[in-house]
Amino acid sequence: MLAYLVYEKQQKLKIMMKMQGLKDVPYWMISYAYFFVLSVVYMTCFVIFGYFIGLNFFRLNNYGIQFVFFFVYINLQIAFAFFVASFFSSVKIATVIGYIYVFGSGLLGAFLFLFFIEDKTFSGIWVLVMEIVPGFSLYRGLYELGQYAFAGSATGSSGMMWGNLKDPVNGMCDILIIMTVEWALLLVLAFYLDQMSSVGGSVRNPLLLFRSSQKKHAPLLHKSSSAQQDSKVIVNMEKEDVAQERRLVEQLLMDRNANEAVICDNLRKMYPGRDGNPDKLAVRGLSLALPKGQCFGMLGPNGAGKTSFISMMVGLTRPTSGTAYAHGMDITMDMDDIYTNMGLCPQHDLLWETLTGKEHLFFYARLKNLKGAALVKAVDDSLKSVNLFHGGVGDKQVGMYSGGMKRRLSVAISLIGDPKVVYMDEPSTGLDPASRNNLWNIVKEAKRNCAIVLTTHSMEEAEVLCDRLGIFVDGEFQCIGNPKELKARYGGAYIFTVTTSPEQESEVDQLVRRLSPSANKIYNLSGTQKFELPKQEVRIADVFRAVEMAKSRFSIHAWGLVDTTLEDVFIKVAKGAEVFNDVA
Ligand SMILES: Nc1ncnc2c1ncn2[C@@H]1O[C@H](COP(=O)(O)OP(=O)(O)OP(=O)(O)O)[C@@H](O)[C@H]1O
Repeated sequence: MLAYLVYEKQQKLKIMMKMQGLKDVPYWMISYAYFFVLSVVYMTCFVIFGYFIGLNFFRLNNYGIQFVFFFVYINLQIAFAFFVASFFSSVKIATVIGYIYVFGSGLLGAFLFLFFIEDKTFSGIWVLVMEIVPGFSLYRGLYELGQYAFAGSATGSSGMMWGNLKDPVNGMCDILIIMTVEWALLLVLAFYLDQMSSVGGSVRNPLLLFRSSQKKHAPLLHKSSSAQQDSKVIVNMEKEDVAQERRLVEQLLMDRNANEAVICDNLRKMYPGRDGNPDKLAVRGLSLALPKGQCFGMLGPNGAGKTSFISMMVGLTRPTSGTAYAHGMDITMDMDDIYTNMGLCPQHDLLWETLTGKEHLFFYARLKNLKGAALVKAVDDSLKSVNLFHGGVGDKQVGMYSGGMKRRLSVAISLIGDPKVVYMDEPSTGLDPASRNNLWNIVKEAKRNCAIVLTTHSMEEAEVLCDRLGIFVDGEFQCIGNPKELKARYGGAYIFTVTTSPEQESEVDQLVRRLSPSANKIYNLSGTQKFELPKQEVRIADVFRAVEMAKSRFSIHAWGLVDTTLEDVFIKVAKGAEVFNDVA
């Protein structure tokens, strides 16, 4: 039980289920019922087997007492497993500690606890205190049943009967009370600890635990934006498009009728410094508004803060300050409600290795309230859309899938049940070109009915899928706009690439200076050089002519002239921001 509970936590499957709409109470009830049924079957087999091989322990003691004892113990054990699972995040450690506890409490019970029970000079209070450990209470119960069965078979009478519970030496009544109280207490404590540690939940402050369940989200907003307090300082340093987005967010927050799919209001994420390292500001006051039907792409170098942003939006981590709204629901308050209309394709696939692709989709589709024929159709369509339907691939266990198949399944999961807001963190990572194209078609189709936030390192993907892009460097947007706008704004130059032998590099330099005095060399490696030629200084025909003439003087292996690509824009913006930050 412990390993099972910790596994779902370790593999982030629990938070994934939550993000797809599974509420805490049903999760607990289903898991509890599953463990309970397993334990009851196990205990019943154990008792029946003991009865049929003629053990007096089972035959002579009253069946009702045996039933109550085992019933209470099973429940205590499940509650104890839930409680202990709150303290572990590694299955290996939990399993080792679990085994040490089971064997340790058994051995200590037989060699130490037994001695205290039978030593009549030892304080009964201390024995009761020791029985708080579930392993010892089990041992005490079995001991009492064993003693009565032994006495019954010696005298030819029965074992423990209901009336014997009042016997002064019989500890059964005490342990039944202790176990029942402990069962209830551990359940409450385990639930409470789970809520406290559940970063995705809306509760971090213990005092808010009970309040948050009563609170219903207020439709947006017209409340003063947290951006407003800080924005004046920030705006002065921001690019105009980023500042404009911030102003739009402020306006939307004041507007009662605003119905944007996503509004981020000055989101910040600070990770506390560890091992002597300073605090890390991963997201610095991000403001963004995203209507339905739009796919917004976040481009940024490694470590820019894209995953930190998505983690906040999907409730994996809480913002240090600021907040965001998905269809008017606040990510710091109403995450459980947001999950019912949200889809997520995480950076790393969160899947059960032992379930099939189809079972995953059935499970998540049911969480999105799909039923009957609509459910079967949605699952089949979804499998077909990601090429996992034919050849029975969807019926194979996920453990047998390739990386690309797992990725496609993750995308299918994020889109099942028509969520209103979908977050995709590098969805095409590891896909071959054909699968990637297929994935792009799925995303294009899906964005008609929802808003999509997508992070990617592929400029091609960003250009194909995204209606708007934001280049994100060191925790903040450097620019926001649609791909064409960004290329026009940052790409007022042609990129001229020439490959010669390294000795001819200076010849190429002179050629370029003659063509465009303010050309900028952006790349140089063993004879291959790249220049930016400002568009107002050069004509394409002049470049062709100059290269043809140069070919008669020295050997040009290859050359090319292209308009600025999104990749050039990205490199330029990212480099510019890094230089600025270094200077600052
Ligand atoms: N839990 C954490 N504790 C401390 N620092 C963290 C934590 N998570 C991320 N960071 C730091 O925050 C910064 C942003 O990380 P993040 O993973 O959000 O970047 P990213 O843009 O998603 O990168 P990539 O493209 O490589 O996935 C990085 O410097 C990272 O080291």
